[in-house]
Amino acid sequence: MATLVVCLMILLVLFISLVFKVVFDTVLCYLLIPRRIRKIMEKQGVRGPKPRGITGNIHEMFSLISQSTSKDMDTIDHDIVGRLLPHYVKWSKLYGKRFIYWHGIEPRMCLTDTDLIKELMTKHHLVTGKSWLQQQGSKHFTGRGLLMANGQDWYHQRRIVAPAFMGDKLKSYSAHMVECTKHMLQSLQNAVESGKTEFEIGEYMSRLTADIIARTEFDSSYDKGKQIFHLLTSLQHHCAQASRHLCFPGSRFFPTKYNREIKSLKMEVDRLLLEIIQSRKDCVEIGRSSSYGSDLLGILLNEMEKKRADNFTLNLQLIMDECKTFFFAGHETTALLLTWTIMLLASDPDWQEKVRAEVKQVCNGGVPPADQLSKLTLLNMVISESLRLYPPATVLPRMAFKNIKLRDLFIPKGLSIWIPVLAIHHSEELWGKDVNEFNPERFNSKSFASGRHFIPFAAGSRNCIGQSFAMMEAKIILAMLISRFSFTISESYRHAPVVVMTIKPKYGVQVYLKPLDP
Ligand code: HEM
Repeated sequence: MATLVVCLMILLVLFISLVFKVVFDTVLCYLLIPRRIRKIMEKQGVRGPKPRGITGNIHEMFSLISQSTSKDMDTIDHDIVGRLLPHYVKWSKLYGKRFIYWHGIEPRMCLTDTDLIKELMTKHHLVTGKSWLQQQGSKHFTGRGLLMANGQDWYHQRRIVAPAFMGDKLKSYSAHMVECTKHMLQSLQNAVESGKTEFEIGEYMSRLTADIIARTEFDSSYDKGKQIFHLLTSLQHHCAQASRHLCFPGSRFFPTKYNREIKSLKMEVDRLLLEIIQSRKDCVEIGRSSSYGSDLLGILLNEMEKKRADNFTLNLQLIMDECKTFFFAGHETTALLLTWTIMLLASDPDWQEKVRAEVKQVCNGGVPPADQLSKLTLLNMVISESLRLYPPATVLPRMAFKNIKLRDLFIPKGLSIWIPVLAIHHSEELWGKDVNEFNPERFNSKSFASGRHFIPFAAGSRNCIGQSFAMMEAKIILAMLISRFSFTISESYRHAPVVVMTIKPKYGVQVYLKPLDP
């Protein structure tokens, strides 16, 4: 009897301590830390809209965005900051260039000062990173893969995968890129021969870049990976929706329709990925292959076998998270870059012709060799201008995990810094009066500041690991497309950019394609 009472007492004490800890952590997270950060920032003159309860400024932000994107744009106008970041426009007018707003209980400071941004991204990459809210938002999507990793975990993961994106390894992908593009061009040609004239080119680009990433990084084809891509796309949309409610404590455990669907989609994606991984391991085990291979998946599997001195280990879940990260990051962004570039060239016959002439001269009617791509300077300028006007990633988030000082500005631990890439790329002050015009010529002079005014791939050590891969891919695809077809924008194209994690054309990009004489 006495033992039972003692056990009950211990359980009671444990229960009370647990409740106390939960209450203490909640008060700390929801009240004390935000209040402290607000005071510190106010003292430095950084203010912003008044937050409302635990949702902060989320409602106002989403209502402004849904208003501004409720209609299509009247013409193909590239002045899209007011449409896609209306909250940024409103709050920066009211509170100045540096302002603070609340994404639920997470304080986010908008920073547009390009010198400070450069300092932040180049000097503080190990003490800044992705916030808890962001990590939770993509927990079931890209998990703890490179995109969402922080600190030492990020450092080790980045070191492991970096060789897949460098030097000769990178060049070796060009043959796959050319092969996949030929396949896509043939299917366009077949469709034209069967009488089709109008194409939603975004679909073709999305399929093509998915095929390329599947072949180059995972040695599988799009057809094999098709199911994974479809499931990942649904997962992305569901996670983007669900992350709006993350500010409510425990919301991710609520048995809502979204949460249930997210869990089942995630399980299905993981099951399919596990099949790919298992078949690669089986090949080695039964002796059909002597190694796991040198593509990204091979690199990851080899690493899992190693015992490392630094205690960092890759497990199966992390490999699957990495696969999802690269499937997602490696195809959607590049597909969007290509789609927007085709839209811009289809609306500007002069530039289209100039690029075609350059491609003809450099590639001599054949396919572009990897070592000649740097000679496609006009094409490079067009791609840069497209990335300036429609950067797939509209904002770059960085949370401070330690107090940091950026020149005159003190950033307390726990404050997230939001860099509005789209607004910086469309700043008249930085780019001049023609900022909203498609003018690739501006990239002819070296006066623009790469890594400061132009940051489509971020900057510093935590920049896009696939930048060279994406640029090589974009040049090969555009060079091959432009030498086979001329394209004009269709009357059915409705200009309506929207942001769902990345900038997308709401209804796709419809173009008329006309085959050119060989
Ligand atoms: C036009 C194409 C692309 C654009 C505009 C782009 C843009 C970006 C940006 C802005 C970041 C930084 C995100 C952040 O820190 O919040 C990033 C990171 C990343 N990108 Fe890309 N990307 C592109 C293509 C690719 C490709 C082709 C791959 C892979 C094959 C890739 C893989 C990644 C990965 C893994 C990260 C995380 C890097 C890290 O945190 O260390 N990206 N990308």
